[in-house]
Amino acid sequence: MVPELQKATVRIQQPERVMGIIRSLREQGMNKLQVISDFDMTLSRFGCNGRRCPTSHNILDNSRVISEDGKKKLKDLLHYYYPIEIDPNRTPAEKCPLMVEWWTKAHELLSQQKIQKGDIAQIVRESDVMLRDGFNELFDQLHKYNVPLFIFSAGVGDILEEIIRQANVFYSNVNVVSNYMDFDDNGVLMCFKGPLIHTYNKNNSVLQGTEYFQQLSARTSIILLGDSMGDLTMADGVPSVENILKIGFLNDKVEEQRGKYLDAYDIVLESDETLDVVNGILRYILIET
Ligand SMILES: Nc1ccn([C@@H]2O[C@H](COP(=O)(O)O)[C@@H](O)[C@H]2O)c(=O)n1
Ligand SMILES: [Mg+2]
Repeated sequence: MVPELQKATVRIQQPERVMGIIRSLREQGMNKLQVISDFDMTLSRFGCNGRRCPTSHNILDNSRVISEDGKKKLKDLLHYYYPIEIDPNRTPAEKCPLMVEWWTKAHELLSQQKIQKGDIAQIVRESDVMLRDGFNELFDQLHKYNVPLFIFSAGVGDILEEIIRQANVFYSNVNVVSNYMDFDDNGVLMCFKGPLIHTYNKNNSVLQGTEYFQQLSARTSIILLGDSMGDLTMADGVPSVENILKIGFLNDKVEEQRGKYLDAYDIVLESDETLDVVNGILRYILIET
């Protein structure tokens, strides 16, 4: 059915159930389908040749427009809060206030750096960010078959949009909800626009007023792509979901997190830097119908 599911990186707790969902997605066809995806470490790569790739926040944090003192403070925040973000022994409810703290402090620091809107494209160009292998096929196929791609990210919207633009795949079927920068009349960053999106509030609470899901209420088949336990709620605002396939990229602390990921995601991709499995499933659903 989908040869890519035989890859060594693929883990599935309930194969029969998963095959049933994939068959239903195919039966329902492309007119019922939408893809809801996280961005950082899901559409973008986690690592390359043993080195970590940057998140949309890290792209700014590491860039030449941030002072040395600012860089150190942002790195200290990352080292303190990231282990909390991925700690399998704490609940999302416990993590929420700490994530708000992290994002708020980081956004305050970034807002003190007089970042110019006009520098964003060059900052992205100079960064080490990479989209996952196979991104072209994913974006091209969804565009070709008019399947909406909703990117729901707790990263920095201005940065991730620029990444997609520079990759030449920011098509009309792509919609983004994320944290956007607020610039003054001279194009200097003042603050971030609300509501704040962090890893564990990617749900209805921040989607109210975006109208996106209401427009897509007829798209009752969903493929959800994420890399954190917080991404599992990204489709909660869709009014009448009939079939949902949750695919999770398990990038970090694989042994410790495996059990929770297998319980929560239908398909878990362990240390897989490609979109092969997603593309294989889409090929089966879209092209052969
Ligand atoms: N100051 C920060 C805050 C968060 N991150 C990372 O960003 C990712 C969130 O973006 P998604 O597209 O994945 O929703 C998440 O992996 C955080 O670790 C950061 O790097 N710096
Ligand atoms: Mg992510």
